[in-house]
Amino acid sequence: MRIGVLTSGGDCPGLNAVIRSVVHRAVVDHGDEVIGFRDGWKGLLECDYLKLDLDAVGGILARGGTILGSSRVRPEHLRDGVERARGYVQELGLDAIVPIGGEGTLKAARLLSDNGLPIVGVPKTIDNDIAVTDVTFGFDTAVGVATEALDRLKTTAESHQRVLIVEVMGRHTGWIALHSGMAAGAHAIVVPERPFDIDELTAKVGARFSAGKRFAIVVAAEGAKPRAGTMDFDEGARDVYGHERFAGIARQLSVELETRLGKEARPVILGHTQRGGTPTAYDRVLATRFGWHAVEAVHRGEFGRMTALRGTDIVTVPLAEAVETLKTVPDDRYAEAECVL
Ligand SMILES: Nc1ncnc2c1ncn2[C@@H]1O[C@H](COP(=O)(O)OP(=O)(O)OP(=O)(O)O)[C@@H](O)[C@H]1O
Ligand SMILES: O=P(O)(O)OC[C@H]1O[C@](O)(CO)[C@@H](O)[C@@H]1O
Ligand SMILES: [Mg+2]
Repeated sequence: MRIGVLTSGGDCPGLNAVIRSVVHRAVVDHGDEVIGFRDGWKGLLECDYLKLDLDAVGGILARGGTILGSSRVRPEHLRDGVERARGYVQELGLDAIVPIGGEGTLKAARLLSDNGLPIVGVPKTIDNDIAVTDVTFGFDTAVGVATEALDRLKTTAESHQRVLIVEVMGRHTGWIALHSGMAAGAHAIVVPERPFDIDELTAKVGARFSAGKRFAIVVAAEGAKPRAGTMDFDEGARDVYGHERFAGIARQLSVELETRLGKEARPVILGHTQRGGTPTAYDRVLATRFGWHAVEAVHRGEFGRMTALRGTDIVTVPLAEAVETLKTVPDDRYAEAECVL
């Protein structure tokens, strides 16, 4: 068989582990040929690819990023390119395409699949917000990076009697904020799923100082927002791909909390450090298993599906289900964290 792989959307620790695993399973065990499209869907639409053999994937398991490159392409450009993509798939003699990406990539995968292209998707995202898989690779690494940063920030915040508002990734969901905040013992966590009440947040942080504590750490997911009408808030704008360009929750909260509490409050934005660098062992293993199972799904002709973790098993689920809803932080999970803030 001939299989084309691509990585699309924001990069994520573990992408290289999937690529490596696909090549090993396909080339060594099945005698397949594998090619990699450069820079996501752009590579497919421009027929820009390289051959992936064992040499090409040597030494990449622990490397962050993606050896194939990634990009964002306007969805309408992709919709207009379906026939072109089909032409290249035929020209290259591809039996399957394995796109590795987040919800946007999986929507594009579904579109191509609905148009008859043979697709087996692999979910990735540090945000862990893909509904049909228990976990996505990249999340464990991102939570580890954020937790280490929070541990470090606690000591400097205490020395300077500051409130530090630490902004972590998570446009639509607060999984990284919840887990890193729990792991590091933060004092407040705000997530997109639960618009916060600024009076309650101020009271919570203020109570710490009243109790004699000399610092506070607030973890804020980048997509968190105040309850409507409770605080002046700049929501930002949208970029050309339709993604929200946030105006900075940490910056805005630091101004508000400093004014209300009379304590020095500073924003810290962890940004892309959460996404860069080497994946944890957990993410390497999950990514490797996804790659292996994607190749098996291709050989079984299970197209229009993607790999998913269910308990300890890897299964495949329809792409249509995968893109229906996002996995948000449920109230009971937030309550478990709130109890120890
Ligand atoms: N609704 C859609 N229909 C068709 N194609 C889409 C759609 N949404 C996204 N895409 C395509 O998939 C690409 C990747 O989507 P996006 O930029 O949202 O990244 P992602 O895969 O969701 O990863 P991330 O988690 O980083 O957002 C887009 O650049 C676009 O080409
Ligand atoms: O800066 P970029 O590459 O546009 O992507 C940022 C977004 O991608 C993610 O890392 C993954 O979805 C989000 O957490 C973040 O908001
Ligand atoms: Mg996306």
